[in-house]
Parts: sequence; structure tokens; C-alpha cells
Amino acid sequence: MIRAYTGTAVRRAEAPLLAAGRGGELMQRAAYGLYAAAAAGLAERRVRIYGSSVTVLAGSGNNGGDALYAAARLARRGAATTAVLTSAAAHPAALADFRAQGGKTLVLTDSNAAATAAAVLAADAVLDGVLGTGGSGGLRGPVRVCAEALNSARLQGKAPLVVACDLPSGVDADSGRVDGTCLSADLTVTFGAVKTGLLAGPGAAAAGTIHCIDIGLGPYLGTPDAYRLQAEDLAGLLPVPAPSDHKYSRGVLGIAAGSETYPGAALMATGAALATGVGMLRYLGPAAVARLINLAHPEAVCSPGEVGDVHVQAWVAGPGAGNDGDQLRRARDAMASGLPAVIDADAVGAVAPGLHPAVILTPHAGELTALLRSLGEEVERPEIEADPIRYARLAAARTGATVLLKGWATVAAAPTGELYSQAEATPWLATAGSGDTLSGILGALLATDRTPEDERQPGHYALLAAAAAHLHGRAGALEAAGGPVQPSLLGPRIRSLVADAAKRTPGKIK
Ligand SMILES: NC(=O)C1=CN([C@@H]2O[C@H](COP(=O)(O)OP(=O)(O)OC[C@H]3O[C@@H](n4cnc5c(N)ncnc54)[C@H](O)[C@@H]3O)[C@@H](O)[C@H]2O)[C@@H](O)CC1
Ligand SMILES: [K+]
Repeated sequence: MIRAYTGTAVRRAEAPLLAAGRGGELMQRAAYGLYAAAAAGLAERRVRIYGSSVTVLAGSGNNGGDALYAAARLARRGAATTAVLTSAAAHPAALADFRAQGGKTLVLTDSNAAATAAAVLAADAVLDGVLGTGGSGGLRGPVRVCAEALNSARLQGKAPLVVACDLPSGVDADSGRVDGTCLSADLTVTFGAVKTGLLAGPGAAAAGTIHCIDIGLGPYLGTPDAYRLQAEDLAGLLPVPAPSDHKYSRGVLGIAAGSETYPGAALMATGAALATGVGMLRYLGPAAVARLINLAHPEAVCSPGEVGDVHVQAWVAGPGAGNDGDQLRRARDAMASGLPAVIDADAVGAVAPGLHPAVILTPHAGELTALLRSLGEEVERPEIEADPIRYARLAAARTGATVLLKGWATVAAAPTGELYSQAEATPWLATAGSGDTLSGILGALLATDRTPEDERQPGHYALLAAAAAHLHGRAGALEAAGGPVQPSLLGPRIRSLVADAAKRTPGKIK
């Protein structure tokens, strides 16, 4: 599990150590971690440090100090290093060390920005030490010219290795917002704790691979602001039957999805739920869709009944409902049933405040915009995309439900504020049908969840939503293998990931 903290919280945690005069030690630990990660990144690109060229973009603060010290270590191993100082001031001791190791410096100005950007592009590696947790707003002035040149070279696959020091400069450490321009990285080496801003929104997209360097802040950090599940966290969260189980005790999932217009959504939600593993699946919906489901998934039990007619442990409602009034009514009934329920797609439009955390709304940014506007919040879709954490939390607080906001990084917010962000998915999964499979997976996790009330963590349903997003993202990435992916074909991938997690679940049958 990755535990993330806001930049503000990390600075607060550093304060007692700085007051005790240990700032220099912290910086050396940070700089060593940055150096080692940059060296590994170069090795991965088959570039020897000796004879390589490394450019540091160094701002006026401690972030620049870290990067200069790290570059000095690379210089000691034979790299040709240049520091581009983005401000007339730079960390004095770090700059002196850098120069002592033979590093060259130049001060970036408006008039040399274009030529400097061209030179930076020719380096083997760039250490981004412009702004860290002390930054506010996007990159401005001549450094923005360099950042834009690097960002567009990256899109063409021609950029040097960019290693962000603590966070990509221009990213807000607390939220992941980027107001204007940031410098996208291949690798972000972050210090003390992962910052929330690296896990969601544009900050997550800019961060690349995240390495966290322990600089001894652990005892001072307190409660995390956000979490990210990793593969090993799935053991214990996914449904593993015990020898004494039967189909009803394992958990029955009800699905009211699809319509005559969109039957595929019902097929995909049903298929994904069955692949995740339930004791029984009951489908409610139009007879024509039920027939298709019975052909594709004969194990599903289909009926045209109502939510109140069937006994289930959780519901999935909304995928592919379109404007089918019967399905939308079932979605409202599922929300009111008191049972855990995944409310997706068209049914998100039927949401009103007063829900409970076991209701999980799964909007994308467009659907969340409509939901928040229906609750009187004046918000546009780009604002939600710029700051998904803020708006997922807001929607959860306003509705009382858990909110799973789908996107490049998928964010799950509990109404009590707990937050998870998962980024396993490949962009190839941004395709029709992805949401339907995700809701099927999540429905199965809800129906089979047997965590005793007193063992649930705060934000339990956000945790389950994150587990579903993780499983969905990994299944999609495996199936895509770097190319297009059809959500309807994820079943075998989901099954094998659940089996892997089951093997790691203690005390369960293998
Ligand atoms: N405080 C500590 O104990 C440690 C801090 N460390 C590093 O120190 C960083 C924080 O250092 P600082 O507090 O010096 O802050 P930064 O280095 O992030 O920023 C410094 C200065 O940049 C200027 N600035 C802010 N926004 C700007 C913008 N948009 N454009 C141009 N200039 C802008 C401000 O004048 C600010 O003082 C961390 O991110 C981390 O890299 C590490 O060395 C580990 C230890
Ligand atoms: K930085």
C-alpha cells in the first residue's frame, strides 16, 4: 500500500528535524536517492554514466539543492554536468559542491531560453530541481520554454531521461493540479513520503514511475491523506470461498444493467462479475437482453422482476440502462435498498443526496459534472479533470455515497474523506465497455465482502472500489499488452488475477 501525504503535511513533518539542525542530513539522503535513481534510469537506457551528459534545472530553493548535490555525485562518476539556474539565486552549498566537481553553470534568461532548451534536449538526462513542495503555480518565464520543449520531445519519444526531484516542477503537491505548465518526467524521486499530488490528476500523469526515498520522516507524518493499493494488498480483499461455503453464502449479486438499446453493457458487467467470482448472479432486465445473457453466461439467473423480489447481497445498476425507465427505476430501488450497490452510467443521473457509503457511484468526469451541477455546484468538466481528488471528495460528501471517479488515475473517495487512487490501467482501456466491466468486478467484490463490521477500515467501500479499479486496470493492461483491448475479453485475465490473490490469502483453500 502506498501511503501519500500532502506537500503541506510533509513540510510539517520535516519541521522538527529542521529545527533540530538536521536539514543538511535530510538533503544528503534525498540527493543520494535522486542520484541512485537517475543512475539506474540511465543504466536502463544503456547509457554509461562516465561520458554521459546530464543537465540540472535548478531553482532557488532546496529542491534545486537536492538536484545539484545529486548531479555533483554523477559528475564524480564522470558525467559531464551543466546546471541551468532558473533564478539568480541557487542553494549556495549545493552549487559550490556541484562546481567543485567540475559542473558548469549558466543562468537562464528570456534571451537565452530557446538556445538553452535546444541544448537541454541533447542531454542524456535532465534532473528537474526547479520547484518542489515550496512551489506554487505552474512554471513561468524562460524555464517554461525549456519544459515545453522537453514535453513535446517526449511526445515524439525523443526526450532525454527526465528525473523529477521530489515532484515534477509545476505540479501542486497537495492536489496534483497543474496550473499552466509542468515538466513531465519519466521518473519521480520523492522524499520522505509520496505526495498526494503524484497520485491523481495531471500530477499523476506527469510523474512517471514513482520512487520514494526514506529520509526518516516516518514518526512525524501522521495519518495519510491518500492511499494506492498494490498487488499484494489484494490478498484478503478478493472473494475466496471457504470449504464450508455454498452458493448463497459466497454472495449473490444482482445486476440490473443493459437495455434493448445497449444489451452489450449487461453482457460485459455480467461477464466481469462472474469472472471475479460470485456464488450466484441474478440478472434483472428486458427479456431480449436476458436471452443474450443466458447464451453468453448460462450460469446467470435471469428474470424480469423487481429489486424487491430477489434476495441478493449487493447490486449493480445503471450500465447501459440508457433511457429504459424500468432499469432506471431498478437503479433507484437498488440505491434505496440499504444494500451495497454500484450505481453506474445513466443511473448516476438519478442520484440524490442522503445515500450511504455502501452505495458506490462510478461516474467519469462528464457524469460527475452533471451530478455536481444537479446538486447546485457550478463546475465544468475541465475543472474536475484538473482536480479529480477535490471533486470526488466533494461529490462523496454531498451525496453521502462513495464515489469512484474514473479517469487516467481512478480515484475512490469515501464520504468521510478517505481516498484511494489507482493508476494501473492502460490508456487503451479508455474504450466503450470498460466502465461496464469495472462495475461488474466491483459488484462481485461487494456481494462477496464478508469483512466483519468491527474490522472494517474507515472508508471501507472506497477501499473495495480501489481494489476493483486495481483489478480492472491490471486485467486491461495485461490483455492489451501495449495495444488495443476489448473489455468483453477481460474475463480470463480477471480470473487469473483473482486466483493469484487467492493463493496469497492466508487460511483459504487454494
Ligand atoms: N525541508 C527539508 O527538510 C527538505 C527539503 N527537501 C527539498 O526541498 C524542497 C522544498 O524546498 P523549498 O522550501 O526551498 O521550496 P522549493 O525548492 O520548492 O521552491 C523554492 C522557491 O521557488 C519560488 N517559487 C515558488 N513557486 C514558483 C513558481 N511557480 N515559479 C518560480 N518560482 C517559484 C519561491 O520563491 C520558493 O521560495 C522539497 O520539495 C525537497 O525537494 C529535501 O532536501 C529533503 C529535506
Ligand atoms: K522538481
